Amino acid sequence: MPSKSTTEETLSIGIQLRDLVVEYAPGKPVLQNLTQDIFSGEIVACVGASGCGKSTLLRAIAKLIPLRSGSIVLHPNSLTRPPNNIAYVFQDATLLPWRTVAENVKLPFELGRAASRKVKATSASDQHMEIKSVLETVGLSADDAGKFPRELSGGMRMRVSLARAIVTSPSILLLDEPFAALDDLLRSKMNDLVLQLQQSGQQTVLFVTHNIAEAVFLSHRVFVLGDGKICRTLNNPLAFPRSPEIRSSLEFAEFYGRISHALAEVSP
Ligand SMILES: Nc1ncnc2c1ncn2[C@@H]1O[C@H](COP(=O)(O)OP(=O)(O)OP(=O)(O)O)[C@@H](O)[C@H]1O
Repeated sequence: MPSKSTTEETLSIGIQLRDLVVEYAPGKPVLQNLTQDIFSGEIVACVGASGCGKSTLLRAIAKLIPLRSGSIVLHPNSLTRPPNNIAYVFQDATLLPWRTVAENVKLPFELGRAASRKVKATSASDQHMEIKSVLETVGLSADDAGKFPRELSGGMRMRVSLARAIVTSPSILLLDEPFAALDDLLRSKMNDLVLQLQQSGQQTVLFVTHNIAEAVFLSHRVFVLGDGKICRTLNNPLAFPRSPEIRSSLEFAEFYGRISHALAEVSP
């Protein structure tokens, strides 16, 4: 589980989902009475058949679509964290083509997310330092900061997208298959990066993936979606910190098999 010394009773909740119903067309719910707690600092992988509602769940948490009924409460038992401190990374990098890398990463400050929990970057020069530091974190150079998206590779664009998401130190990070278009090597580098970020920032991370190995490597728990609900929650037995070598361990293969089995059971 997320923190080193806590037991389940003392874990605080990062995202509280209660009886969620979401529908795009009246009477045809995509999510049906979905109830779940996600703990602060937890990394949860969300898997399920195509079209089962994984992205819809993330969009609902990010308030990009309305709920038909039910409730979503962030940090319900915390007095200190801002309630709307969420970042969302889409499958495509979604960068603004007319802005440089640094200007893209600056966007959350301009949109007012600078009030988030850890960012003290109020002045322009502080923001500049935050942007420089976050670009370094995702492995981009000072030279890259002045480039336009068209001058970057696909992997570099995803790094910028991730940098933009984390620049204001969100307490909740939603990742919707962000690495699906990357080759295996880059994907595994990005996975390492997400782990590093989460371990240093203790964000609550909910990510959608079709890649079972990614779910095993990154998660504390795996949610298997089907029928508009979370049909199975699987606790990941792999200890943290995780090194790339863990991918060839027996434990890894066993958990991979359990997820595959659960997916086969709930998929139509
Ligand atoms: N904007 C929309 N308008 C109408 N229907 C939608 C919309 N977005 C998604 N849907 C429908 O809602 C259902 C769930 O879609 P969603 O994108 O959440 O699935 P998913 O599990 O993320 O799929 P995938 O793994 O293929 O990305 C699908 O039947 C889809 O067609």
